[in-house]
Amino acid sequence: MSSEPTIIYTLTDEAPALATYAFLPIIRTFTAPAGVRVEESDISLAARILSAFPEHLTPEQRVPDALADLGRKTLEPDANIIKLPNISASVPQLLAAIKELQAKGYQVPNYPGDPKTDEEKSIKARYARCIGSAVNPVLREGNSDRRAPRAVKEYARKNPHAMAEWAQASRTHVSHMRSGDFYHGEKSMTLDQARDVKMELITKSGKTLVLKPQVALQAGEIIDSMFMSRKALCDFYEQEIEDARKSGVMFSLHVKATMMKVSHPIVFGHCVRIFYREAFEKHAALFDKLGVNVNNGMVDLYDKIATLPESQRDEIMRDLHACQEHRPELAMVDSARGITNFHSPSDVIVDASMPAMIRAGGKMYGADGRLKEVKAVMPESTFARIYQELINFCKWHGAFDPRTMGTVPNVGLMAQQAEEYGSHDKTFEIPEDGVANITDLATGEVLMTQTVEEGDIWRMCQVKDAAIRDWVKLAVTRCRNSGMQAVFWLDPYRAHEAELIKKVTAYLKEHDTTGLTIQIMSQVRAMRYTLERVARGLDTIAVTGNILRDYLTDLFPIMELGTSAKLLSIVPLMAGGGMYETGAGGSAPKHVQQLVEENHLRWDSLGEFLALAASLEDLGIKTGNARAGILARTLDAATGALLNNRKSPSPKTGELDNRGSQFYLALYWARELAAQTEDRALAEHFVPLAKALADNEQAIVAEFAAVQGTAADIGGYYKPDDVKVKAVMRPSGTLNAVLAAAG
Ligand SMILES: NC(=O)C1=CN([C@@H]2O[C@H](COP(=O)(O)OP(=O)(O)OC[C@H]3O[C@@H](n4cnc5c(N)ncnc54)[C@H](OP(=O)(O)O)[C@@H]3O)[C@@H](O)[C@H]2O)C=CC1
Ligand SMILES: O=C(O)CCC(=O)C(=O)O
Ligand SMILES: [Mg+2]
Repeated sequence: MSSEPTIIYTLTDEAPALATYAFLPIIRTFTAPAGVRVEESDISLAARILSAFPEHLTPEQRVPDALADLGRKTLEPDANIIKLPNISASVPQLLAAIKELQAKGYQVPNYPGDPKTDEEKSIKARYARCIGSAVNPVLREGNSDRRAPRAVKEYARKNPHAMAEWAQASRTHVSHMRSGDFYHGEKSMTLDQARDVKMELITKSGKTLVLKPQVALQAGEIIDSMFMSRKALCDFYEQEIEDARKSGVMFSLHVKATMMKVSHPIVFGHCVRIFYREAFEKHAALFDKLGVNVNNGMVDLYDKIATLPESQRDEIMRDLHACQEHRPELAMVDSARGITNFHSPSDVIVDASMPAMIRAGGKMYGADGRLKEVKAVMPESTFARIYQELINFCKWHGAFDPRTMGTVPNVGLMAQQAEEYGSHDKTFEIPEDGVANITDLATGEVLMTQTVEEGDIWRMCQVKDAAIRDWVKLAVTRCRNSGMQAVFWLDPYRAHEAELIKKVTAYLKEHDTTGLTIQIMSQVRAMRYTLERVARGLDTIAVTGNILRDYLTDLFPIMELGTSAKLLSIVPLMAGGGMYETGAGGSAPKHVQQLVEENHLRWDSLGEFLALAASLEDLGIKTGNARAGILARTLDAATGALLNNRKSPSPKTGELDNRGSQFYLALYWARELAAQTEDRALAEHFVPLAKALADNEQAIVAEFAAVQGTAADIGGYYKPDDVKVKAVMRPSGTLNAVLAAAG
């Protein structure tokens, strides 16, 4: 790797990956005069799959394990990474990606859903590392600092997005389990010393099944043992489905099958099977034979029955429809295409889906395309309760007003695979009734025990002491730098958080907190307290664990700014480097659909602009490169101009889109650089570029407008064709020539 100051820019998936094709040439044009290199790192789903199966590929097709390399980089003090959102793949997405790669001549193996041989088991294990939240836990070697920059918040205040009204009589509500979920019966402890432990099940019949042979734990680490009872979960679903039917509200299920990639697909699957109970009972043997697994959504069932004779298929479809007759209406993901909430577990992801529902006045779309009140089912009570508290508040207070509401930044615990991020290889569906133990390998001491039944989901989470210490420090720093109050959202009645509270209380004493207001409150109280302040225009930092980091950094920005894509999202890496994420949103699959059908990309790259400025600022400070600092300051000013001149992308085809918006960013950035007086040579360098961009504004914008309205061919979805995407994302010959001349 070069010793020049270097920014690593990730290549990911879907809309952000498309936007990158247009943005990288702009970035390089601007950073070259400062001697800043921009390296690419392809961590897309397709690249991760290819890197997992080198022996199935020709030498030319092989790709390095960029994610592992990048993971190592995060542990080096000079790491400076710009991380765009990537697909955390569900199984249906993985299957589609495999199919596309195979069709393109990459002989990666088929996904063995139900592996029998050792080889199949090994293939499945390798694919398991590609699915779900496979990237973020590896790269997030620091805690999370997400906030709305002042200019963005001010813009939202002056240009408020639409918020639907909340009726006090709304019947929309959240339903969660009252017992038998992970919250109830959770056990937690802080390690007195470093220990190696195993996770084992002692069955009622006397067998010992070692589920995880070894987990190395550090002194001071917090570990938890918790389980979700299948019986309690299924009873809960029965009751809630029936309750929705009786009360006439739609039924919707909100899980996060990507981040909780082992537990939540199972939780999802039970709901689907119960909803369609009679059909699943009647066709049990056939579904078994076909290997139907609705943990992967109804799409799995539709795919598997597609090969059956038509009459048999019709019978199944009729039986499924018959179930719907006595079930509540299902919330839709895409009413026009008949895609329900049960289609695929990655279609409804709680962090984005609940705020969208709340912003819509507590409504989701029904099959007839109308917005209706809904029962939002989130089985785990641990965090579901915050949404009910929010709904209560909205019903009483009415919708929030983006013109006046306060802001809620977040400091989130996630470093070193904290909490749920580290649980993937420690989550198990219990095969037989018994006792689930976490046992010290050296002494045989049972550290924690749970009595479980077949089908229960048992898991262990960990949080390292150093990660907690760093999180507390980050919270105090943010509190001091922003002048805002901070609240740790921690529930003393939850075993894990009771342990965290002890550490937080101790580590807060390590800092000078004079004049700061830092409180600890259980989640529901913290939500109420924060909302009371939000409504009065007051700002409050939410200091939370990993799940609430995820949930709240979509929730508040969506209400405050209309989208979480406009957040500044920084991960100060514990080893000294920095990772700059681009907003808190995902990879916006719907945007790709619009691009392919109408050649309009509504993706807003504001998150990339904010991240790049933060990355350059950090690079400037750490390498003493003054020009990087100037680039950062001028970029921030350009971003402000972009907002004020309303040059963000429009969702409507025919209007300015991502590409046009990036052009304006380049224009404003070049102007700012040409006008600054700190570095005259740098200013002179940018004068001709600023002039060329300004002189050609009309021609460039017209070239961007001309391509819209007809289909665009990008030659693939998970692995689009490089040349084709370049052509689609860089359609302005004039802009391309101006950038080339400046380089
Ligand atoms: N950091 C990461 O790597 C993350 C990855 N993901 C992954 O992203 C995928 C999609 O997740 P999903 O839950 O649908 O959430 P998304 O955030 O991708 O999409 C929800 C909606 O948010 C809006 N949105 C998000 N980003 C932007 C942007 N930059 N510009 C304009 N609008 C934006 C879009 O609204 P509209 O349609 O109205 O334009 C979009 O449809 C999944 O594969 C998920 O795993 C999710 C979160 C974080
Ligand atoms: O890691 C993931 O799968 C998604 C993370 C996410 O949604 C977030 O960081 O906000
Ligand atoms: Mg999120």
